[in-house]
Order: sequence, then C-alpha cells, then structure tokens
Amino acid sequence: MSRENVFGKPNVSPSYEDNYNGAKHKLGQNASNKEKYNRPRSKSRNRKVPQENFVQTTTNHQNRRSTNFQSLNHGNHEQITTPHYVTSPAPKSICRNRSITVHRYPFVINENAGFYTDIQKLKNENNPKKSFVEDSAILNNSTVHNLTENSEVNNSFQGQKLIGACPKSLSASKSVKLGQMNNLHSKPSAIKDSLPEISKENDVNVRSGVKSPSLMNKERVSYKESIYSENTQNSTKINVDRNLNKSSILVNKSSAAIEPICSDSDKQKTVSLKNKLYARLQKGAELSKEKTETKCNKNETLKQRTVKSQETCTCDKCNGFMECSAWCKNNLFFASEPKDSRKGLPLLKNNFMERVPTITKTVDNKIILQGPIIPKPVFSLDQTFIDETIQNNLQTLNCTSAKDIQSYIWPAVQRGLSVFMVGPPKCGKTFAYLPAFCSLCIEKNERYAEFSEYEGPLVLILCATLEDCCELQNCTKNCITSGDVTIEVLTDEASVQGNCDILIAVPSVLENHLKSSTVKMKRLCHMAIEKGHVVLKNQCQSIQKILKAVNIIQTNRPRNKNIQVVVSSEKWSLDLETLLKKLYTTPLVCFEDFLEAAVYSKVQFKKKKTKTTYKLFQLVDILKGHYMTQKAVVFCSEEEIFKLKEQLIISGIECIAISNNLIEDEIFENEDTWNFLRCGHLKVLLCTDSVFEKAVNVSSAQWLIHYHLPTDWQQYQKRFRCLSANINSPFDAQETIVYELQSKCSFIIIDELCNDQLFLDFFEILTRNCTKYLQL
Ligand SMILES: Nc1ncnc2c1ncn2[C@@H]1O[C@H](COP(=O)(O)OP(=O)(O)OP(=O)(O)O)[C@@H](O)[C@H]1O
Repeated sequence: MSRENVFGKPNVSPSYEDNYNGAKHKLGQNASNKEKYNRPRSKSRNRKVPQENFVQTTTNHQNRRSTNFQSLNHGNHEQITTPHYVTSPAPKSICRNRSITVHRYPFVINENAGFYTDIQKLKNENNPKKSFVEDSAILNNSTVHNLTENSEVNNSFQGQKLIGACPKSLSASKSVKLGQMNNLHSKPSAIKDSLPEISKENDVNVRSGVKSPSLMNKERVSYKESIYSENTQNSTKINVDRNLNKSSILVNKSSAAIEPICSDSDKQKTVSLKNKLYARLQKGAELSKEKTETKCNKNETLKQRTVKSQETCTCDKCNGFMECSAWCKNNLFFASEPKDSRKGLPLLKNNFMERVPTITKTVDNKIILQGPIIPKPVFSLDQTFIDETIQNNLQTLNCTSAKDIQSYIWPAVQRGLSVFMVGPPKCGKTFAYLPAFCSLCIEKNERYAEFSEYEGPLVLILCATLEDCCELQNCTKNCITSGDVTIEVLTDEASVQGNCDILIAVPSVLENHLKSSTVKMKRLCHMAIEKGHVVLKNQCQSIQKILKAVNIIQTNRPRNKNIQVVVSSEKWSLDLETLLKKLYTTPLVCFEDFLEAAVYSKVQFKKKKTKTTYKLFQLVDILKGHYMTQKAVVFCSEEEIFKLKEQLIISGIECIAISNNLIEDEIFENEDTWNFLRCGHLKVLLCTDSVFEKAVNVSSAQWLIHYHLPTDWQQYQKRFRCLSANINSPFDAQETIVYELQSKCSFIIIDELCNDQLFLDFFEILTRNCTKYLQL
C-alpha cells in the first residue's frame, strides 16, 4: 500500500497497519491540544468587531446580556431549537442581523407594510446587506409577499413564506390563515390593537418574543420591555426583565389568545404583572389540555382508535403513534421470551452525555476518519468477504477496485460497525455498504436463523424520494442475481410481502405503513439512510418515529443483536450530528470532503468584503497579532504570491511561500520548516492551488485564508485539506470550548471578482448550521 504524495514523500498520518493493530493514534489531538492550551491569550478578543463579519457579530451579541441570544450563535446547535421570536419590526434590523435565518421568521407585520418594500430596496441596492435577505430567501425557497388591504394571498401560503403586511390589511384579508404561522415580527404598537382581533378570527398560535439581538444596545429601540414566554415540555415559564419599563405585548401560546399588556414604567407593576401572567398562562394551558382531551374518547376500543388516528385525529396521543398501543402490540412487543435470552442494547441514548466514547482519528490524503474503531482499509473486492456472486456481478459493473471511501467502509460495514459517510456525489457511497448488505441477505438462513420466527425486512433502506427508491432497487437487483433474496420498494398502495428481505422506502410512507401495521420490523438488523442531510431535514418527523420504533424493537427483542445504522450524505448538518451523538453505539464517521469535515468540526467561516485594491490591508488586518500563534495558510494566485510575500514582510508579518516556481527540494524544505514551527514562532504559509494540490503535504493549519478567490467550488473544498489534522469530533466538544473562539477559522476575502454562484455556495455554508430539524 503506497500512501505517498506526488513526489513519493511519505505522509505524516499514521500507517493503517498501526491503527488496525490497536495502536490508536490521536492524530493532531494530544500534541496540538497541549500546544493550544499553553497558547498565550490573544489580544484580538478586545478588538472592535467589524460589522460585516457574521460569526463575530453573533459572538458579540452573545457576550452582551440576555439568555436567549446564545442560541442564535452559529455553533450553538443545542439551544437553537428553542423558539425565539423577535418582536422587533424594523426590517433593516432583521436583515442586518445575520444570525437570524429568515425562513424561521416567516411572518412580518409592519405598520406601513414597509418590510417588503425595504427588502426590495435592499435587494436592488448594491450593498452588502442585500445578500442576506436575498440568499436566505433563495436558499430556503421562500418567497416574499406584500399584503395590502386589497390583495389576496394564494392558498399555497405555508410556513415558508415571508409576508410583509400592515395589521389592518391583515385583518381585512380573510384569505390569510395564520394558523400555520410559526413566528411573527412586529412592533408592539403595530399589533397591539389588531392582533387580538386577528387571533380570534384565525385561531392563531402566536408566541411572543425578545428583542432582536441586533437592537440590543441601540438607542433607537423605542420600547425596552421584553416579556417572553417559553413553553417547556411540562410547564410554561415567563421571564420578565425588570429593568425594562415600557409597554409590551404578551402573546399567549397555550391559550391561543393574544393580549396587549400595558405596563407602566414603575417596576413594581411589572412584577405584579408577572403573577397575573402566570395565572393566565396556567389557565390557558388547562384550556388547551381540555381541548386536546376532548378530541380522543378514552372509552373507544383500541381498534377504533387506531382507525381514527389514521383518519383525522391530530391530538398528541394519536399523532405520536409511538404511544398507540395497538401499533405497539403488533410491531414492537415480543410475546414469548426464551429463558436464556439476552436483550440487545438500545439504539438511542437517553441523553447526549450518556456514554461518551473515545474517538480515534486518522487522516488520509483524501479521507478523514473518526470513530471508536478504524478498520484496516482494503483496496479490492477480493480482499473482502462479500459473496462471490455479488463480487462477480460488481465486476461486470466495473467495480473491482475500491474507491477511496469504499476502502474503509467495505470492511467497516462487514464488521457490523455503524457508519456515517459524507462525500461528493457519485463517489461510491451507496456501493460502499450495499454489497455487504446484499451479501448478508444471501447468507440469511445461517446468519439470522434466530430471527426466522419474526416478520419484516432484514435490511431497511430509507431514501428521499420514490424515484431514488426505484433506482436503488435496480442497483440492488444488479448486485444480487441469485439466491432467494426479496427486494421491495414500499409504496402507499402496495403492501409488503412477509418474506421481504430488503425494504426500500421513503420515511413518511413507511411511517404510514407502520401506523396501520402493514409493515413489521421485528426482524430488522441493518438500516441505511441515503442522502442523510436531505432525509433527516425533510422527513424529520417520520425519521424520529421510525428511530424510536427501532429503538424499542432493539431493546425488547429477546436476542442480543444491535441494529447497524449506515448514513450516507453529501453534506454534514446539525441533524446528522444529533443522530451521531444520540446513537448508543458510536459510529465510524468518514469524510471524503474536507470542507464538510470542517463544518462537522465547527470551523468558523468568516467573510471580509472589500475592494480588490484593499485586499492586502484586509489580509494584514486579519493576520496581525495572530499569525505567530495561529498556524495560517493563505491561498493566493501564482502572479501575486511573491509580491504578497514582500508586502507582508514589510508589514511585519513573517511568511514562507511555496509556489510552482520552486524546485521540488525547495518545496519540501519550506513545507518541513513550516510544519515544525512552534506556537509563538509561527510564520504564515503562502501557497497556490496547483502546488498545494500536487505537492504540499500540510494538514496542521488552524486558519485558512482565501486571499485569491477559488475559481470553482471544488477548488474551495480542496483547500480545507490543510485543516484536516485539526478536525475535532463532536465528542470532544468539551476540549474545544477553550480555544474555539480563535482557533480553526476560514476567512474568505470577497472582492468584485467573486462570482454569484461562489458567493451563494459560501452563504449556504454560513447558514447550514443555523437550524436543527431532528429532535431525538
Ligand atoms: N468501486 C467502484 N468502481 C467503479 N465504479 C464504481 C465503484 N463504486 C461505485 N461505482 C459506480 O459509481 C457510480 C456511483 O456510485 P454510488 O451510487 O455508490 O455513488 P454515490 O456516492 O452513492 O452516489 P449518489 O451521489 O447518487 O448518492 C455508480 O454508477 C457505480 O456503478
């Protein structure tokens, strides 16, 4: 196995044999952590934060005061799920506040319907602020409507729309049903009079808010009182900020009523209000409880209730079909338990902190692997134990040698490890697990004899769409041409054969079948999720239910067999992280995309906007005071590299340049020199794309600076290889907190030459970690 760079130079990463033999390398972990803890405190924390910097701006707000704003932090995914509602109406402030994803705040009421106009203005103006609104709208498929008294909003109004409206026109327009409204932004003064009326008509559930972080310290905020309610699972809390003294609106979620609260400036009144508010909320909660209970008649038979739940009932009990005892009885409970039976471990942890594993890390030239065990890679099919007929079939498809991701995933899946793999399209993710799953199904009579009494598929594969399911079914059929393995795609109409071995389904379709007990899962042993980031987002509700059902099965099944989970995805997301952290048996995580690994590792993405002529000043500004303590790599073009080096040296920043003009030995020498520099004596590495891709073996950088914009997205992704040794796992989050503020940053200096597509792609990365959909 030769793992050498283009010049035949051995890599720094540990050998695979070493890993396999149990020598658990923590590449870049121990040494670099030690180094990082000893690092002198950076002065930069006291620096004035530039406005256009997204991440720093949110961090700044975070430090200021109130509790809820922390959740708007880019990296703070745990808290981001708790609802935050902004009552601040000023459209521009919403636009400026880049920590808020517009699609989470879809409804805006403004006194003069100015939001829409302002958005249009921002869009039309050639200024940096427009991009936020525009991009968020595009990225989230949102459309912006302006509602006037005469206008009609079409019926397709769903939560994904952003509407600007004045209260009068809103109450006049009967076509807008606010029942689907998630959030509302408005000036209290604007909605005070109209909303109770609107709410009565539309039965709206509106929750109230806190001030927009962007307005926190600004004098032009005309109201200073913030009362917000936050529904926790069992109780409703109200927090009253006693320092605030003007009027505010309390919108009571549980009672579906909205009431203006007029508080005087004196503190005592505000405090006495608190009791009243508690009483009201409690009353509201009781009312809504009563409402829910009347929906479901307790005296109904189980059968009746199951039927009813499929039809209309949306009460909590029926909606969460996990609680439906008829369904449980048929699908989850195992009747007879042999005396000597050993039940399996759970699929999901009770809480994220339960059983935090030790993670081993390996970095290859193209792959990053992290997990409790990292298997020895294989390079061809004949090194695996995959069934021979499947191997022959794969050979006819020209799949004989392993693709990069497959060389690790083939052995991992065969060993029964759960795996999360992230890689670009068509990099062989599906074929990384499918042959092994097919092979296991061919051997089902020997391998799964103990489950022969149960019904349901051995392998479940979840896809985003029905077309994907059919395509996957064809792939699977190409793999298995012999043996009595049944492969089926689940559709709404068709039922599944009792002896189906591989079931391919869309989660929502499977959920419906599970509810009606037309699919059983007691035999399930392997589960795969294709296009993980899409499925976990779009089908989060169904996935939650399916996972919980699988958890019950695994826990109650009177045989000790853990269900293997494989997730393949093109992108890393908070949902994937949630699932990763929640799985009881920690999976192996594999990246064939260094940019996605950087997202996984919570690298901070920052952008600096400037004119081309001022780029150098921006670069000096970024580096000054930091370059000796943060290992920085700057990507520039071949033409500018030596001039840049001169300019940086003149500005007092020491650097090393590696360009195509150097001979091989000089490149190695410069690379070695840079690699062995110690904290406090660091120099900036200047590099070009072509030489980095072909010759430079640098992986320990902490800062990656895109001085010269990449020509395409692939080039941008490849640059992140220089951070690969510093990729942290979510399981070592505790360690990272200490130096998170400064370490692992990616700066992009955006000038006039930046093309729109690159900018949009970059923005997608910025907003990726803002919302978590999966709640486990
Ligand atoms: N080891 C291999 N050698 C040659 N071709 C392969 C190999 N593995 C997969 N392929 C081919 O590459 C194509 C893509 O493979 P696969 O579907 O596994 O990729 P993917 O990453 O899952 O794609 P998608 O982005 O659609 O999820 C398929 O046509 C497959 O035949």
